[in-house]
Amino acid sequence: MNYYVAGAKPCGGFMALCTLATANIAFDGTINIQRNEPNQNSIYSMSDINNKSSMSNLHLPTTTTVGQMLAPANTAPQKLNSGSATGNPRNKCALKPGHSLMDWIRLGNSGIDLAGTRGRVTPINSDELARHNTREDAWMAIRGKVYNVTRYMDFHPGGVDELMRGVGRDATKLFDEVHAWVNYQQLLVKCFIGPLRTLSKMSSIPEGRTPVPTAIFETPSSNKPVTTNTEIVPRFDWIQKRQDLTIYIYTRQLCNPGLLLRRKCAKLLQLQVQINSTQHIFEFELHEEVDWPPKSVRVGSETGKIELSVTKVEPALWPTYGAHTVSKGVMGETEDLEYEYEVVKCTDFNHDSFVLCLRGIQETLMVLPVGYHMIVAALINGELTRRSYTPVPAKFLPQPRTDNESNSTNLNFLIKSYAEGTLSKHLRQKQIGQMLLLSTPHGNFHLQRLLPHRQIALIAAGSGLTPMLNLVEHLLKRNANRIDYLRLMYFNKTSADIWCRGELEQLQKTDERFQLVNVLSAADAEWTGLRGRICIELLAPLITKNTPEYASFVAVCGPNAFSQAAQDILQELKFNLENLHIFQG
Ligand code: HEM
Repeated sequence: MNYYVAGAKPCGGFMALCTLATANIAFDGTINIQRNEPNQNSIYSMSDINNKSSMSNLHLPTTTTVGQMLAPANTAPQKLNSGSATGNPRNKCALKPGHSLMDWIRLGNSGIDLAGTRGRVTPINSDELARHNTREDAWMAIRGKVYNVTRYMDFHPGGVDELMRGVGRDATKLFDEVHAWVNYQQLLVKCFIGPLRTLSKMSSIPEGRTPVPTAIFETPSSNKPVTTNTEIVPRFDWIQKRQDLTIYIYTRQLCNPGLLLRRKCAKLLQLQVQINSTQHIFEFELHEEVDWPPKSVRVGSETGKIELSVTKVEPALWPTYGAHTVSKGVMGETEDLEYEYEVVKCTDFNHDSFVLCLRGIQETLMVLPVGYHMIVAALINGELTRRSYTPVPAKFLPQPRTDNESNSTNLNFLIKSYAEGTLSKHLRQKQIGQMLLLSTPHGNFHLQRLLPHRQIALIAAGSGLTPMLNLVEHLLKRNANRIDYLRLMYFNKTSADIWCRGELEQLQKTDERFQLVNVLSAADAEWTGLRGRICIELLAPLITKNTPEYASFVAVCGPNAFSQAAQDILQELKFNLENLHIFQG
């Protein structure tokens, strides 16, 4: 897969650590960076290119004048912002020659004892940590592990002074505030000294798992939700090739943006970026016309980066992207059922449920934040009937059969037909091409709350599985504070009611961190799994520390009575309800 050099940077350095990249200069003056592993976070940028330190990471030919190569993009108007992956106005530092990421990897592989411990792992208490707080002797704790960062100083893309801010102490919060996605575990693997001893006991470590000190889950500071009071101001950047234009909007890591895109006419694009209940509206008047639908749209719930590529009607390098304005709005409390969607597919999924695939018309498309739902409405007997649904990732659904169905900008819903459900019955009868009304995304789920948690349980009943599927997808991909265990407890009546069983079982086989636990209340004699309804015995393992079943965060979705029962049981088990999210729709 090719990624194109863009006008602002995401997490260039550390992604290069995981996937070696080579850059080829294309005839149209852009740089294609070919990677051996596709990753949506791994697009390099003009600011990377203009930054000598990142240049060395990218292995660009040293004779190439990057400024000239990217001349058309550089002639952009003043308001073009080179941005920062951190959403932070500070720039990365130019590193001294011989201090690129590759040089750091080489040093790590050289056999030099970067930790200065001769391979011995020693628990460190905070007094000891505090004594190593100088440029020449610098230790730092992140998520319960102490690292010797002395040798990393000159390799740190943020500079020595920045790194020194975290030295001699637990720098978890500071690190997360700046760049929680940076894979420090890999970067500092040779600098590990030992666990930070804040509590006396360590968790027992199941075979094949990374050791995680119990302190990670017990230290109140790391268990608190990561919240920032500062307002998120999305930044804009762009890059072009002769054939297409790519627009980037940078929000903030884990701020879980949603996107509503409209092409108002061939030269006018509107991007509404939803962050919690605020909408940031970017109106673009492009230099020339572009096609619809867009070539690609990506919304990174973890990176907070939105990337939109549109195809130019007439291939040419433009002197500028055009112009844009930004305004802000607050999402209304009302059900803004203003988006018309047409049915692309409506087929049975199992004995009482179906898949409804919808596509925006009027040149509109929407990407929901993880954990959000939307309202679907239809006119039935002269009355607008509505219900909340959460679209599910296509990978959990049967393979699409036509190009129309496989379009990545479609919204796919899994819907249960209730005998008394007027809307679900009505929706099941929908034919291809018929219209429905959709709202903007709604929800109160904050993805950042999950960041400190590496053992998470999702408890769903019936169609309450749908938001969990998005969470499963997000959490297993999460780079910042990678998940150790993700357990999905899925309650149904019979085995025929279990949604996406094959896909979830497959996921369990391919990712050992994920565990699916089906519980049936009316199972037939052949069922060998768990039986019963939600009860204290079934949830008790979640609060038993030092087991894979333990969860420091729980999300619940199901009928109201189910969610209430889950909450009551967790409360009885003395689970900290601050670490519980109940999806309501
Ligand atoms: C805790 C103290 C630290 C502070 C205050 C800090 C600060 C910064 C700053 C200000 C930047 C520039 C970000 C920007 O462009 O806006 C940066 C970049 C970076 N830092 Fe740190 N840093 C810290 C610790 C670390 C550690 C421990 C590592 C890894 C071992 C690390 C790895 C990186 C990397 C890879 C980048 C480049 C990120 C990118 O390209 O997006 N930093 N840091």
